[in-house]
Amino acid sequence: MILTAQDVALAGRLQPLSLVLEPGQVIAICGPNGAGKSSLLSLLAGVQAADAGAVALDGTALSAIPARERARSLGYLAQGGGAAWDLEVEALVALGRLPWQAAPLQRAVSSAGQDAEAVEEALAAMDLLALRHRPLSRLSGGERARAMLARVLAGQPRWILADEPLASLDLGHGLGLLAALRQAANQGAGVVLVLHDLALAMNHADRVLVLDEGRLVADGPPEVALAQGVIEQVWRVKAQWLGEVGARALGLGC
Ligand SMILES: Nc1ncnc2c1ncn2[C@@H]1O[C@H](COP(=O)(O)OP(=O)(O)OP(=O)(O)O)[C@@H](O)[C@H]1O
Repeated sequence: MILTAQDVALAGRLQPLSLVLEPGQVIAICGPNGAGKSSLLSLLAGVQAADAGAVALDGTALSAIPARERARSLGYLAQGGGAAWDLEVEALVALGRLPWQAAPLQRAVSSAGQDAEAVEEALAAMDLLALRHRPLSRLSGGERARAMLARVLAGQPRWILADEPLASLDLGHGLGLLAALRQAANQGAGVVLVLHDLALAMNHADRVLVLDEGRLVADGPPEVALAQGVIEQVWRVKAQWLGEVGARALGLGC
């Protein structure tokens, strides 16, 4: 499913921009604070309507896709997102299956077995099997973030759109998440992540979109979109890429 944005804009937040996003890739959105990254992600996820332009899935405007179908296609994790209720981890993650289950006047799209399997896989991917019966209020910040991510993964959406999903994860769980997202992309999903860590974007993304002051200023493979000149211009930091392709580190002030 191709995700497109045609001349989308948000007054005072995002200048008009157009994008064609192909599934099967991990796409990073990078940029300084206030650049418009979360605004763009929320437009792509359809949780916020654009002031101008439209977002479409395979040519159909998001606004024309029924809500449950849209929820099966687009999994969205808001920045620092939390749950309103103090559920147990497993119950929270199972909420990711809601769009697949029977609703008034609508038949289920998946079986109970498929739902259970998807929940199990998501719990395992986020290393939550031992915490499955723990209420959210008795988790650490990073564990809660992993539970919120597992809910999105359990929905097996065609697109995973996550705003700073690595922000509170330790090194091992962060790399575990990146591996799970790469696996989802290899299986045909599209992945869009807001990332502040440019080295993670350089090493793990197939394509990077760089926003600055509400404008798309670079779009391409990481070595192009995150070239040293772009980093200097956008982040106003002198930096140099060190190391081998795939394991690059950013040397600052060089
Ligand atoms: N609900 C809102 N209404 C109006 N302006 C907003 C709203 N939310 C954010 N903004 C403004 O829009 C601009 C872009 O915000 P956005 O949250 O998209 O940036 P961001 O790149 O995700 O930043 P950060 O890295 O700090 O999370 C900022 O100038 C911000 O102050």
